[in-house]
Amino acid sequence: VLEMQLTPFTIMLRAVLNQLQEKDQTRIFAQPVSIKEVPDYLEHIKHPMDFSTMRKRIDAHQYKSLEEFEDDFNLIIHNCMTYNSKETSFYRSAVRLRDHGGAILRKTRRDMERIG
Ligand SMILES: CC(=O)c1c[nH]c2ccccc12
Repeated sequence: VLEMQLTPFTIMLRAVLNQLQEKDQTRIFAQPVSIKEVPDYLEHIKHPMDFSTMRKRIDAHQYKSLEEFEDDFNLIIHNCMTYNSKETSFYRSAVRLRDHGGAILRKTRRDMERIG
């Protein structure tokens, strides 16, 4: 097993990702949207994102700041609210994830400022 370099930043990002993913109870954001299930998805959504991809990026040290991590989280939400119309349960799940996730990220930013 490739043991990743466990820096405090990497440990913190994995903990935040787990907290955010807890807010996706139905796990619609856990994996990439299936192109087999949704053949036209990539015509609408140019930058797909999901929690499993974010986890890979953490382990590959691709996030240099919390802002870059937040950009991918916001992409998950934006893609879902773009592809799915307002009256769908998917759209409502993205709104809930945005609101609950926002509180988690605000607390994370405060903790990072305090720790320095
Ligand atoms: C998150 C999202 O948009 C989706 C998650 N699973 C899906 C299956 C069909 C269409 C869209 C989706």
